[in-house]
Amino acid sequence: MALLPPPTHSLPPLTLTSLNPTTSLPSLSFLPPFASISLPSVRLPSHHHLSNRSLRFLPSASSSFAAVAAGAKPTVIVAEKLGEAGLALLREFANVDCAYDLSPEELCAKISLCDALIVRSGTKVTRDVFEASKGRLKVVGRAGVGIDNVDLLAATESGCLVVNAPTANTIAAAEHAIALLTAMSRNVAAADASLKAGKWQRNKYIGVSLVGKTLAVMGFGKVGSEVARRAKGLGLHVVAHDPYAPVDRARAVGVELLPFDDAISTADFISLHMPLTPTTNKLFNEETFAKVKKGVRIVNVARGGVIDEEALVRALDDGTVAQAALDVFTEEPPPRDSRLVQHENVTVTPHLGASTMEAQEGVAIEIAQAVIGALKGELAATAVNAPMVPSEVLSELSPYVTLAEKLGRLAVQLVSGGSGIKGVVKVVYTSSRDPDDLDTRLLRAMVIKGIVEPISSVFVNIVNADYVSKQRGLRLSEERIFLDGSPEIPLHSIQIHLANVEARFASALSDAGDIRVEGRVKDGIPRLTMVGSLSVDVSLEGNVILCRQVDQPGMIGRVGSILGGKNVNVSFMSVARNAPRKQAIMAIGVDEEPEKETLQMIGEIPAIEEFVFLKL
Ligand SMILES: NC(=O)c1ccc[n+]([C@@H]2O[C@H](COP(=O)([O-])OP(=O)(O)OC[C@H]3O[C@@H](n4cnc5c(N)ncnc54)[C@H](O)[C@@H]3O)[C@@H](O)[C@H]2O)c1
Ligand SMILES: O=C(O)[C@H](O)COP(=O)(O)O
Repeated sequence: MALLPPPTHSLPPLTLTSLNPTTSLPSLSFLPPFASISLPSVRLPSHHHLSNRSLRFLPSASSSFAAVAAGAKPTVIVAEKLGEAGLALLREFANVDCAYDLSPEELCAKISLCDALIVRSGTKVTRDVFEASKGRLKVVGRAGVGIDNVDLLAATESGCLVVNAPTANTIAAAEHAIALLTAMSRNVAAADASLKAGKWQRNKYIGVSLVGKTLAVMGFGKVGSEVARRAKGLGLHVVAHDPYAPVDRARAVGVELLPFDDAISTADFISLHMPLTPTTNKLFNEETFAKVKKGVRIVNVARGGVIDEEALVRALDDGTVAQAALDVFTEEPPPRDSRLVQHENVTVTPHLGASTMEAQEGVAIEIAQAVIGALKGELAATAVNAPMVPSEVLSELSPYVTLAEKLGRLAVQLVSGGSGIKGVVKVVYTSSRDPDDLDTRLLRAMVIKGIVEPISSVFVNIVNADYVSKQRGLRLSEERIFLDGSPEIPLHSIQIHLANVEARFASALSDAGDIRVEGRVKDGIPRLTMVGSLSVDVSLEGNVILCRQVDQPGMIGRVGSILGGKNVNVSFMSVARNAPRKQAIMAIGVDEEPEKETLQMIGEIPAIEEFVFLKL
């Protein structure tokens, strides 16, 4: 797939009022086909047609879209230095603009011409950037772990996927923490500077030994656990604090997980390895330093903001903290006159944790693959602001994903013009699976997509679905009904109920007065199986005409010949009735969209009480 540089189409806003039997939805070709998801591990029956529309997850919440044209390449802006191997991968797929050291204003000026942006920790991807992109930016790739420099809320609101490269620099960061730990405890940096200044100060730079001392690893994730492993090799006794770390992982490394206060009060050395979040912001402050063992030594290779730097300076001044070794700072680069950086008991490096040749090549490849995958429409395994759906789950859910969107599209088109969706949208899943084995986030997102897209200019994807539904005041509830049966099949049916709405096809109302549609997947094909309280069996492909009629001979022939006469190909017909010669619902699948007068001719058949044309 490829993207044309400038946005070309604006989807005309469509209100519910325009949804009447003679006004069709805007042509789907108006919507950018971005990319169809590529499902390497998905095996579907050969007759199953994956709908491009259903599987497009790529973001753009704007009404203007960059259209995709065969042959054109997407544009990726790389705002910070990235390893060559990653750049080479990107260049095979996209136009790559390496624009380092841009000011915030310059970045905002360029961003509306880019489909993806790749940054490291030095670029702030703010709300202004997303707003300036005007919906064109679909992916932000963070070539590293920490995403505290990306405004995730703004990204999500604009339907922009954020991916990171969480694994390739783990070892580099852990090695740097160990380097700082040992360099600090033996005064390597200060002694080096002193000798280069012509001094020979052997007594001044007497260090402390590590062996037998206690190290508290704060944050026992990827980097923290690698630091722990290495520190044990140096003869340190290692404890850790991490409210979310699995006990098994700590046990496997031979580390005891302790409550926060216990960890910091028993440690001779503290090494920080947690992310910067609202909870960890200035976690190490005046109050915390009051609880540490006097003369503790602190290493920070995580994020500067985790420490209240002014409180640390005071703790260093009064000897509460004997030494600190810091790779990261609240403000980067820190001010030249920073008391912390200049403190004689502080060893500093300019955010070098991830800066090894090996890590940078690895990170560049990891992020290039993630960004390319995301631009192709794949659900990224390292998505930060979208649910990560494992490929095996995606594989088995893909026909249900199509079903969920089509049911949503169908349900909203059954709402009478102008009344809108005021009440709750209830999605009912019938399944024989344990709820823990059925991840419905993707299905919910597709129901929202189906409900919102036909009546708005918003492009919905898995990133922004929940946000969009909240914005539009949709109250979506999910219910699961357990059905005795084989858990091999993930779902038996999906029902959508729209409450407090008027129907433009009265037969779509259930006994409870909700618009109700139900669908199932049969042989890999999504089918409509219930409208209101009447069973039907209609393949959810192409377009559908639903008619309520008095059951009598010849109806199928009459409708069929009207359509045939107008060269509209009928793909199927299904009739459901509650009793012979009473009321029946006829569902007719048509490949083409019938003209207004063709639909009128059907509506004028005397036995037809009501009918509706639905575009799927
Ligand atoms: N200096 C560098 O160049 C460099 C390089 C890589 C990573 N980092 C930083 O190191 C940190 C860790 O990276 P990682 O890859 O190990 O991430 P990770 O997600 O694997 O691990 C972070 C751990 O912190 C834990 N955590 C969250 N809140 C916590 C809290 N309040 N108290 C204690 N633990 C908490 C999490 O449960 C998780 O286990 C991040 O801040 C990352 O940005 C810095
Ligand atoms: O979070 C990270 O991955 C590190 O802090 C590395 O940041 P960098 O990519 O700016 O070196």
